[in-house]
Amino acid sequence: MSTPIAFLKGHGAENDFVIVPDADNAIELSPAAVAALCDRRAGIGGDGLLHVVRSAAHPEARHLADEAEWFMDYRNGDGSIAEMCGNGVRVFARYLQHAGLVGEGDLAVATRGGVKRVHIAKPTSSGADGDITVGMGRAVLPEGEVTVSVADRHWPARNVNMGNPHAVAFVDDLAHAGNLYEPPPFSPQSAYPDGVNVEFVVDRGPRHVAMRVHERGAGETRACGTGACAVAVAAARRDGLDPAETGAPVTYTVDLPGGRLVITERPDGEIEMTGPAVIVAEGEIDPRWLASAAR
Ligand SMILES: N[C@@H](CCC[C@H](N)C(=O)O)C(=O)O
Repeated sequence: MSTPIAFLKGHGAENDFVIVPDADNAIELSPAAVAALCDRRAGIGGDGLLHVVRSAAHPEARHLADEAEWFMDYRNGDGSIAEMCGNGVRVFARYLQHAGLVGEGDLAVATRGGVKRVHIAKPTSSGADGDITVGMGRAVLPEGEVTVSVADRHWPARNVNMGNPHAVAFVDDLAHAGNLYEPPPFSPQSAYPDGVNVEFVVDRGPRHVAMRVHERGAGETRACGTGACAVAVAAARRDGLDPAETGAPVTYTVDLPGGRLVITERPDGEIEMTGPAVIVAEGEIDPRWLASAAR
């Protein structure tokens, strides 16, 4: 392809994404092309990439086209594919609003993790963008624990699946997680054949925690939406709170290096995540650069 490719850059709590609008699914984004675009020095830079495609035009989403017009074809920054990205869905919805494709209020977004219901709030009284809430579905908590290690420290971690896999470890100090450039080792090795996102969590107050994360396929990121949901559920169970048993929703505030997310688990198990989403720039990708960078 020799015509320039439009892109935007956006973030949700500083979990940042290259956004490539491609309604008809005409742009081939190989893993190498995604990694080149997400490269922070030689490319645009991002934790991941949001390929914006009409559901009807994508073989993985065609069956969802009646429910959700748009499909979030999400890729990690290393080019790998993930089932779900919570911050990505909010930024994806903000892009649709920014492009005039949807307005405030409710919409549905197709993802590899199913159709997600999204609510775009009205701007605040000062004119700032309103937060965006995503229905993230239910958490699955498989039996068994893993051990996560950093240097000579070891912690038990809770398995939580939010469509994608998470291991949640409660620690005394977030600095003990180290630099998180590389995936923290875990055992048994067989626990996550496809890799895992690892969250380190400390308490900040009642139903209020702070976390750092190593994301599969991206390294340490400033926020992870599915990770914050996994952390909220693991913290609630640790604190003896299960909305399915009490009939009352449970809300946790989760502070991340890049911002704050608010997570509510309802008695039916459905989890809602609320937080910011910002579009910061738009431009054109030189197709000749992309073709050579992706080689
Ligand atoms: N940043 C995301 C999660 C993206 C996918 C993850 N790295 C994986 O491979 O599962 C979020 O906000 O949820």
